Amino acid sequence: MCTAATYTGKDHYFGRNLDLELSYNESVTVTPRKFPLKFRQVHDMNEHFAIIGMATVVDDYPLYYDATNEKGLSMAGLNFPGNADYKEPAEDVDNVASFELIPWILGQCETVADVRKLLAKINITNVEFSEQFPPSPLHWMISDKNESITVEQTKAGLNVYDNPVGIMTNNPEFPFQMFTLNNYRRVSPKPVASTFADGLELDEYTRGMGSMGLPGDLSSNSRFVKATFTKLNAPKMADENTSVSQFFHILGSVEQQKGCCDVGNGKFEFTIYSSCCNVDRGIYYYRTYDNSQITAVDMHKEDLDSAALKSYKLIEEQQIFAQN
Ligand SMILES: C[C@H](CCC(=O)NCCS(=O)(=O)O)[C@H]1CC[C@H]2[C@@H]3[C@H](O)C[C@@H]4C[C@H](O)CC[C@]4(C)[C@H]3C[C@H](O)[C@]12C
Repeated sequence: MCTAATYTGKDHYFGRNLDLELSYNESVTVTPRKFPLKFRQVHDMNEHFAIIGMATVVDDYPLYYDATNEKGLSMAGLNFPGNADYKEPAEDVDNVASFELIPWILGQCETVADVRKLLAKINITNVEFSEQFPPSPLHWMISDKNESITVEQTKAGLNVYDNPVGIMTNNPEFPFQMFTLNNYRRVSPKPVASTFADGLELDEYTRGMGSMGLPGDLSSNSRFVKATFTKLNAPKMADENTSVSQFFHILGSVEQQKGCCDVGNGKFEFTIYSSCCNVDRGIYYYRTYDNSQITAVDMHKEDLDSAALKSYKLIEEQQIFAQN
């Protein structure tokens, strides 16, 4: 399971939790403008926008999980098993393989409006990166500083949904996720008056009773509801550190602790990393399951006109500051 989010504080932020039982040796990877991006069926890009994000680099190709380009456009791929339907390459469309979608879009679009135009002629194909890396069943959240969309290719075709809440998780399809928010319309961050029954006195014996009924389990719809509530009620922080901190707390509201989601063979799904990219400044912050310290990689400290990928291995060991 995974959760992606946007947030506006001092600047604009985009990030995700990656929840899984195994890692694919991911690293924070910068793709500079002149790194030749090769595509299987659409045209190659020898020059494009620079990109920073989390990727598995295989044979010098960045297989991005989530990323932001130098214009602040961001994108994350999340699991969509049983629903994602990639097609055979077809005539008269842009045939983009699922693993190519992030570089194809972030390489050339500045805004969600640009993305909508590009998506109108895209067919997401079932072409595999390699035998070892077959297509993963994904859907995507794509955001600029003003709006987000959810992109899902199912048996019915390619669907592009407005995402007014800037949150995405996994199954089921996005319209259903949005519909279920109706079930929580009484939930509030404020104290609520009792409406249980006339004439029965009920005590407000604790703070937080307005949010009673919010789900706390790890299923994708419950995470969608909880993360949406947390994000939409988050105050707008005034500086960078408190904004980044608030962003990680939004993701923290749906993080997965080892032990709570048993996937068999003694393995558990857990939050491998959480990311928060300041999309205005191209700074990619992350935390890992064992390292609660926030680490940052700034794309603008790299030579963005170079032609070589630059990857930073994740710092995964806990950093404890001994105060005495
Ligand atoms: C599994 C990951 C998503 C996490 C998630 O949503 N888990 C939910 C589990 S569940 O449904 O709720 O059960 C996805 C996100 C990005 C994916 C990776 C990226 O797409 C990059 C490459 C793409 C290759 O085709 C496959 C390997 C891969 C390296 C992918 C492996 C895996 O599918 C990743 C890591």
